[in-house]
Amino acid sequence: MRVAVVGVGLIGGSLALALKQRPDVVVIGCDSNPASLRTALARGAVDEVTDRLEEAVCESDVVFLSAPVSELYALVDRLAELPLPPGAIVTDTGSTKAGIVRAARKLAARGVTFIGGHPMAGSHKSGVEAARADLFENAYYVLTPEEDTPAGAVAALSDLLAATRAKVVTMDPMAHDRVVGAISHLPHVVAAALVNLVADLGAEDAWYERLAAGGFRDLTRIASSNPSMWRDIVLDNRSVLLDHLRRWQDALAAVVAHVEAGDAAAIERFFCAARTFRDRLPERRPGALPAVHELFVDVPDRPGVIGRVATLLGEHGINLVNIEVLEIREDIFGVLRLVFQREADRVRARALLEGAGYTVHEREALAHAGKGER
Ligand SMILES: NC(=O)c1ccc[n+]([C@@H]2O[C@H](COP(=O)([O-])OP(=O)(O)OC[C@H]3O[C@@H](n4cnc5c(N)ncnc54)[C@H](O)[C@@H]3O)[C@@H](O)[C@H]2O)c1
Ligand SMILES: O=C(O)C(=O)C[C@]1(C(=O)O)C=C[C@@H](O)C=C1
Repeated sequence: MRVAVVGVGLIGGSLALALKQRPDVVVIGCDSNPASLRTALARGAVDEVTDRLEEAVCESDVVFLSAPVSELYALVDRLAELPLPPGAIVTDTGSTKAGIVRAARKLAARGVTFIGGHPMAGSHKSGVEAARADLFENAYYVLTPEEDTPAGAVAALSDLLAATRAKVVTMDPMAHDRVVGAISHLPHVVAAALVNLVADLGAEDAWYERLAAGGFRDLTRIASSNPSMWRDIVLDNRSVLLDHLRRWQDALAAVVAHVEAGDAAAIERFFCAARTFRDRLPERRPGALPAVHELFVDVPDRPGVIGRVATLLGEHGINLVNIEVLEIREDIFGVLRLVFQREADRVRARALLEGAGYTVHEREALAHAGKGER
């Protein structure tokens, strides 16, 4: 299989390194910057390089567009004029999805399937020098097919992306932009605004900079991201981001009101709500630890239920690495967290438990766990 990666920077380079682990894939790197291509070759991320788009894509089965968001539109326009192999799949890695998915509809007329893509992992660093084969491991990789996108193409792209060991999921492009606008685009704006505020305060007093410690650094790492990349993202997701920014202003105004009123209970509730949500976020450690293969099972508050679940799995040869009862809330009954050694065990356990009448959840749906009928 021939795969072209157009834009061999942090994301394109990381994809290329992951795909190169498959012996049946030849990766062609294409970049407007010759230095990126030299580094990509030297790092073994690509097999062949070219700075000519037509040369990179004309014989490629799959094309990844991993250039900055503002470049993607022109690249799609150029692809619409080029003779790609019939059945070729074009995807992108841009941080915004609705606009590019709309713009790429023109590719369908050429017999080419476009599937929007966005790996939900990255870094404040740029360039192929910072690329890593395990950058996307355990992260979500969002694909945004449209209603008429052939399911076979989505399956083929998901199969190829298995090399990244990311969790491939599909979403509607506009829903993607709304969610990612809140969890990625808004935080980048907020981090940069906070850093700029502290820089202003510190303009005439070096102590601001000297004392900036853990809290400030934790919150503002992403303010070191590439400014032109974030300019493009903000402009491409402008209307969603404006909605989120207005909500943000309201949220800050509420804090200001609590602080002005000296409302201790409201201030504590504010921190408490944030901690509860933050502590629930799943951890993701690329490369450092194997993925956690876990399931959550609603269990009625009756004696012996933990034993019955463990026995059922044991009788079918499924080993548990860990089992624990989660305290979720007082008003709901118990939830068991089961941890398996292998993904295959987890999948079998899920089918088995559901077959036996248990309600089973993924971590993402944990908020709804334990609310079934007693
Ligand atoms: N950095 C992140 O954390 C992150 C995460 C997920 C997705 N993304 C998205 O992925 C894309 C790439 O981001 P990145 O961080 O890898 O950026 P990067 O700056 O590291 O890499 C971009 C590469 O594209 C090349 N390029 C620019 N215009 C080009 C063109 N017209 N044709 C060919 N090559 C071109 C550049 O020379 C560079 O090598 C962006 O759309 C970004 O929004 C970034
Ligand atoms: O870890 C970081 O530095 C990132 O900013 C990564 C991050 C994010 O906001 O989570 C940034 C942009 C992408 O589109 C996806 C991931």
